[in-house]
Amino acid sequence: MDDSVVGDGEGAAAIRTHGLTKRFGAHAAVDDLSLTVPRGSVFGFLGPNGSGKTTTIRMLLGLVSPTAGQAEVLGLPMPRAARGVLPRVGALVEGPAFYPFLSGTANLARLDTADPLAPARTRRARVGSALERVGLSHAAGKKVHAYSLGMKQRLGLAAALLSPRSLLVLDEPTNGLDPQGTREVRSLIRSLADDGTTVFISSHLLAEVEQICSHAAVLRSGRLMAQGTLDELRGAARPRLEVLTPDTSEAAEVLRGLGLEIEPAGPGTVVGLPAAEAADGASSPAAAPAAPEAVVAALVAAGVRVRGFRAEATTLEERFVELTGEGFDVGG
Ligand SMILES: Nc1ncnc2c1ncn2[C@@H]1O[C@H](COP(=O)(O)OP(=O)(O)OP(=O)(O)O)[C@@H](O)[C@H]1O
Repeated sequence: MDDSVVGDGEGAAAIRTHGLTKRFGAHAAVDDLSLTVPRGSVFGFLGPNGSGKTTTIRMLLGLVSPTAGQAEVLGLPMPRAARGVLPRVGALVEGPAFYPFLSGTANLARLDTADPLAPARTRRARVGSALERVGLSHAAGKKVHAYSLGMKQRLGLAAALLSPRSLLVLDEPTNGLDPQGTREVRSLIRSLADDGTTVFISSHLLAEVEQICSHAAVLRSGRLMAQGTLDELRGAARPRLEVLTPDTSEAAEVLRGLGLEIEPAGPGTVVGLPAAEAADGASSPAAAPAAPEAVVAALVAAGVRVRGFRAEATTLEERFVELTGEGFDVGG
């Protein structure tokens, strides 16, 4: 196959990985990752610091090679087809490096010059429209050292948008920004997505992913804990049932019989959770848990003395804390 011809397969995912793994010595930074990013989605790649997000992105962009597994970007294998794929992928990976004493326009023109596929004749128009796209036309002639962090980040996005892109890959695009800069960048990402561009965005902020993403995957220590639409992930939130009873072992028996997992709890208390789903989470949710009223009826029918009963739905936030298993940063 000629890799310079991009086989833009109808219905193909924007990104698909299978068993993607990267080891540094004995440590697996990314471990057997199978990810599907649908075209047109705004896909949040969510995980605590050090969970392997940047390493994954670097493999997707052909910047490092995987130890095992495969990655396809826009329907073509990476890194083999990098030459055909990368011109259609805009990336913001490390904080963009600009010349501080050159203007926004001059910086973008320099970057555009470095792109062998970008005709010089149309450079001015390209730079102008990229700046307009990110709302920086008014500051086009200003030197970059006078830009705020948010403006610099938007200039980074403008650089990623100099030529038409099918996919944008953004690594923690709001990291280090103040609230105003964060708002600017998030609203820009939303507007890019409205134009149909697939956006793959890594973040350690649940609130950010909830605000701008249609889909998400949750990574923990290099492993995929769940992926799906935000609604699917919410649907996979597991209600927690708490039974106060002197008959704890009988109650636990009834809950187990209904397919619930028993969680350690204090004396006189039995806590049941619907059984955990497979590691790919929302894409194969477990069977629907029994309704709380059915659980109470079963307890009573079995002769369990119920002194108290509580059913608590877990929020997406609790669900993500549960999946990532650590002090997950949900702010932002
Ligand atoms: N070049 C490298 N050599 C050795 N270990 C590495 C290298 N790059 C990353 N790692 C390790 O791999 C793990 C995942 O790092 P990675 O940067 O991909 O995580 P991340 O989720 O992007 O986190 P952060 O948001 O902090 O960048 C970490 O334990 C990190 O120390």
